[in-house]
Amino acid sequence: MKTQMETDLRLESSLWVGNKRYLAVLTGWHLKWTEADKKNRDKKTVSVPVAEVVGVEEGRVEVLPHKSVEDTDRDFTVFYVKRSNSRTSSGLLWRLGRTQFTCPSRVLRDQWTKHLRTALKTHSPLRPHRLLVFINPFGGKKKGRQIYHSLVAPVFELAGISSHVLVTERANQARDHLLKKDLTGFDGVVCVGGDGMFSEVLQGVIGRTQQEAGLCENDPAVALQPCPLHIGIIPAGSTDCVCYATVGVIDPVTSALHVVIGDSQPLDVCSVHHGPGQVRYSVSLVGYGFYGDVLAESEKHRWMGPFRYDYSGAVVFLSNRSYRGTVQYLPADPLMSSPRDKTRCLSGCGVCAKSTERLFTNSSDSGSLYSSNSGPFSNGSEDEWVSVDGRFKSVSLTCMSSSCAKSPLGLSPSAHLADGTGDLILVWDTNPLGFLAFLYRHTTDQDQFDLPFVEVHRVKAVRFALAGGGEEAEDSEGLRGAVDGGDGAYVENGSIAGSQQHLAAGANGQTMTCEDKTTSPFTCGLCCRKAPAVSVWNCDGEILPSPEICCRIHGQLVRLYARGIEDGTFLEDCTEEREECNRTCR
Ligand SMILES: Nc1ncnc2c1ncn2[C@@H]1O[C@H](COP(=O)(O)OP(=O)(O)OP(=O)(O)O)[C@@H](O)[C@H]1O
Repeated sequence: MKTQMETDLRLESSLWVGNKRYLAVLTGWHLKWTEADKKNRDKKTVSVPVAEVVGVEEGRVEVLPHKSVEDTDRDFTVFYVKRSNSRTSSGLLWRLGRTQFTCPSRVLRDQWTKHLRTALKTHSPLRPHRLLVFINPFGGKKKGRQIYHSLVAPVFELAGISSHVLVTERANQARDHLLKKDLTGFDGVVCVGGDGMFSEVLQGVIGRTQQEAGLCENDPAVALQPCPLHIGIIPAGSTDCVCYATVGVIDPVTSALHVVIGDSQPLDVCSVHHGPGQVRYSVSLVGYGFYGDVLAESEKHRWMGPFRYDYSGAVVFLSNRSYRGTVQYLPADPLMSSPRDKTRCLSGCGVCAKSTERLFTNSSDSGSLYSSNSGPFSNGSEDEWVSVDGRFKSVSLTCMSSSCAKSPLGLSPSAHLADGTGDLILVWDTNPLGFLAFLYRHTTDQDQFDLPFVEVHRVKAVRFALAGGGEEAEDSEGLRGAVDGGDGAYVENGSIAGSQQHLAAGANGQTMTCEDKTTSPFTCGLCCRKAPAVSVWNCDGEILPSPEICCRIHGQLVRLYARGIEDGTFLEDCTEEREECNRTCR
C-alpha cells in the first residue's frame, strides 16, 4: 500500500537524456528512468534510491574533476551514488554518478527539482548540514589538504553541507578542540588523515560527551554515554585501518559520499584504563608483546616514514621476545557469535542488529551493552572471569576485524563492528618459525587461529597484570627506556614457563586447569640474548605508560558516517549504469 507521502511525491514524465527519450518516475523512495523507445527486452532501466541521491542542480552541471555550470531553462542534473567493484579491496568503490535530464518545459523542470529536493529531505533525515573538518597536513603522504579540497569539498558543497575546516598545526589539536570549544550546530566531525588522526577525534568526541553528561570516564565501572556527533573518516594516512575495516576500501570519494548521504554505522569502543585516572579509547588494536614492541621500536626510526613499521617488525621478530603476564577476561555470550564462526561482519550484519535490539529494548539486562550499573567492573562478581597465566608472544584485543590493505581479513576476520564485544587473541610463547607462520597467515586467507599456540576469545572486558603480582614491574623500564633511548634494566631471558587457566564456575569456585602451552624461549644467540622482562601496550598506535591495564568494551558508543562493508558479489552483472537486475542494486 502506498503512503500519502509517496503519492504526494510521485512524478512521472517523459524526459530526454542525451538524444534518447526516457520514462522517468519518482516514487517516494526511488528515482527510475527507462528507455522509452526500445522494445521490451532491450529496455534499460536505471534505478537510484532517493537516499543515495547526492544533489539536484538546475542546468547542466559538472562537479568532479572540475566544476562547470551551464544555466539552461529546461535541464536539470541529478548526482547520485554509483558503485563499482574494486578488485583490490574487500568493499565497493563509490563514485559520483551524474545524469543530465532535459524536460519539455521549464515548468516541468522546476517541478522535478522541487519534488526531488522534497524527497531528499523526507527520506534522508540523517544527512549532515554542518560539519567540523580536521585536516592533518602531515598524515600519510602529506596530501590531506589536496585530497580534501579537490575530491571532498566539491561533493560536500554539492550536497549543501557547510564545513568549518581546521588544518591542524600540532598533534592533539583536534582532540583539544573537541574537548574545549563550542560545538553547537555541528552534526558531525570529519577527520582527514590516518588512524592516529581518527584516534584523536575519537578521544575528543567521547571525552566531550562524557563531560557534558557529567560522567567520570576514568572509572571502568561507569557505563559511558553514546556520542551524538557522527564521525567521518576521509582516508589520508599510511594505514587507514579503521576506514578499511568499516567501508572496505580506502578511497576519499567513497568516504565523502558516505558522509553526505548521512550513513550511520555504530561502532563498539574499548576503554583502556591504565593507571589512576587515565583512560584511552581504542577501536582497532590494544596489543602487548610483539605489537607493543614494534611500536616502541618504530618510534626510534620515525625518520624512515611508513617503512619504519616493516623494519621494526623484522627487528622485533628477530629478537624473539616473549613476556610473562596474567590475562583475565570476561567472556561474551557464546550463543550470540564466536570469533571462529567464519562469518564476516558485512553491511546489515544480523549479529550487530540483534545487539542494537538488545541495546534499545532491554537496558536492564546485565549482559546488555549499556546496563547502567551492572557493567563488568561494577557488579563485584568475579565469578565469570577467566584467568590465564603464562608467557606470551603477544596479547591483543580488537573491537573490529582490523583489516587493512596488508592484511585484507585482519587481526580477527569474524569480529563485529557493533555487537558490544571484542576479540582477545593470545599467542603463547613459541618458536620463531611458528610465530612467523602466525604472522604470515594474516596476509593470506589461511586461519591464523588454527595453530596450537594461539587462542581467541570473544570478550566483554579484559584485565592484564604482570606475573608474580607485579614483581617484574621493576624491569618495566626496560622497553620504555629503550624507547627513550635510555638504558633499560634488562634481565636474562630465562625459561619462566607456565600457564594455567582457572575457570571459576559460580560460587563453588571450580577450577579448570589446561595443559601448559608454553615452550622454553628460543634464543638465537645473536640478537636475542637479553630482552626486557616487560613489554608495552600499543593502544591504536600510542604507547601506554603502564603495563597493567583493564579494558571494557562499550557497545555502539560512537557512530561513523559509514555502513559497513558492502558485499560486492552481486554487482558482477551490473553495468556502470546499474541496469535494473533482479537482485538488489542498493
Ligand atoms: N599538524 C600536525 N603536526 C604533527 N602531528 C600531527 C598534526 N596533526 C595531527 N598530528 C598527529 O599525527 C599523527 C599521525 O597522523 P595520521 O594518523 O593522520 O597519519 P599516519 O600516521 O601517516 O597514518 P596511520 O595512522 O593511518 O598509519 C596523529 O597521531 C596525530 O595526532
